[in-house]
Amino acid sequence: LLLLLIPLMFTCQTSLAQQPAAQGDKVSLVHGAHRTGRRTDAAMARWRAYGLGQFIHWGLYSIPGGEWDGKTYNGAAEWIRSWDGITKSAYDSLIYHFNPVKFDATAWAAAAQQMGAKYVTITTKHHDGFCLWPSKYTSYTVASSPYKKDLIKPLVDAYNKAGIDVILYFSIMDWSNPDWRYDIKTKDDSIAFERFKKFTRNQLLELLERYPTTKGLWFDGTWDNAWVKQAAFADELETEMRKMRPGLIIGSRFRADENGKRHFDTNGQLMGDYEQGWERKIPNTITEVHGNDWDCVMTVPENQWGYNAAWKGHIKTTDELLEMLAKCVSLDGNFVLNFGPKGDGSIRKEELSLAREIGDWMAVNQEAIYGCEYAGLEPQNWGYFTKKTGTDKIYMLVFNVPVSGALRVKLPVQTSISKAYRLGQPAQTFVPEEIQASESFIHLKTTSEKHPFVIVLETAKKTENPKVKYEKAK
Ligand SMILES: C[C@@H]1O/C(=N\OC(=O)Nc2ccccc2)[C@@H](O)[C@H](O)[C@@H]1O
Repeated sequence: LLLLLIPLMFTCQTSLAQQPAAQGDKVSLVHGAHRTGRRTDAAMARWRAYGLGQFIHWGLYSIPGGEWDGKTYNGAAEWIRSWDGITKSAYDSLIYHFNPVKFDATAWAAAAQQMGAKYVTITTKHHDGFCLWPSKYTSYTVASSPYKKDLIKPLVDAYNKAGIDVILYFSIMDWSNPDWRYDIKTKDDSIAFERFKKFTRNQLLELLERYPTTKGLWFDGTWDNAWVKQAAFADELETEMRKMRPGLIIGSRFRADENGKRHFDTNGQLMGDYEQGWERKIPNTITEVHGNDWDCVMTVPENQWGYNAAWKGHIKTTDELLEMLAKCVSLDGNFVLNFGPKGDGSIRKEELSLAREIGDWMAVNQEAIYGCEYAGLEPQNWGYFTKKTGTDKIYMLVFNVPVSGALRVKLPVQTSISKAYRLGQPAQTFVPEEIQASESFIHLKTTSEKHPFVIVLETAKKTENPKVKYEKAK
């Protein structure tokens, strides 16, 4: 019987590692999470309030756009160098053709501002190792390309000028660096990887020095064994970077604990300031979020981050993307939509029109997104609730109008709706029909809405019926 149980034990252990460990069975860790619960400082509160962000994947891979020698690469376009349909030297020679003459940081920032993005995460270096800034530590940078000039500084300046914060994406995995390893098997591997660790630290401190207004680092390419084995180094480096930039925001994808656990340490505690596991997926319930901050990074096609000429498969519509945004904010997360500019520095028309349509919706409804959080109400089929942080103001983001036109709302006991109106059209008010204690219907005037809309509920605690005080008989 014991032999039968052994595989179960391991299976059970693996699944538990992804969840916060049950109380009591905590192990002592040196390089696990250094904080439980959310950060409470102003820099993190600012990040938490963003709601909507823009991701930009841009680099040498943007030139081929998922195609090479007339063949189509079926993987993600930014991974084309890993394809056996392309020789590595041919890919690496793309550096001599990188000349984004149509790059216009101000125009990119204006499009992001109109969309309503409050932050942008930009690839400074993806897995191929090509640096969009003139790094001192490698020649595989924009400085060696026909374009020559730093691309990150104009982007940081233009986005900041547009009131948009900047977070720098950095891939630890670097295919261009001969010292990088998938794993460390030999003494030579170990010697090489020590050089690679020094190179990585140098580049990260260089980025923090060159771009002092940036708010965080979005790490990627950290899943391979060689890096997973660097718990102490990565932990110390994270501490050093945080000292260099107080308030710096680093997610859960940067480092592993000394047992190789990533995102959540051996005790199930989140490492880093927010969870970075929600890539192209969104939690369905608040329990999946474990009380952490998190972001969902999302592609418009199924799984294409860098520019992909084919633009094939399911391309998400504006309303689909707005619903993802609403769902993320309703569950205490940020939604970060990816754009893949072309190798010439232009942004494809499909992405620009999505940005504009999202922006048109945000212009009317941004109050239900920015500075909002999980409302703590029972989810309803018609859409999502958000709540303005620090207030009792509830927003109903309606995506699925029921044929009855009746939107059910269950409020906490002793809470009543003092006002209900259409966001952007305060004259369009609703008189809730209370069907039982703390449960009401908001009856729509029409069920023919064709796009998502928001209803504002101003709520108040029901005052206790004041005990009637009887005057003593005179
Ligand atoms: C944002 C994306 O991030 C990546 N990879 O992400 C992950 O590995 N995601 C992941 C893996 C396991 C669990 C959860 C997320 C990259 O390879 C890809 O090119 C893109 O830059």
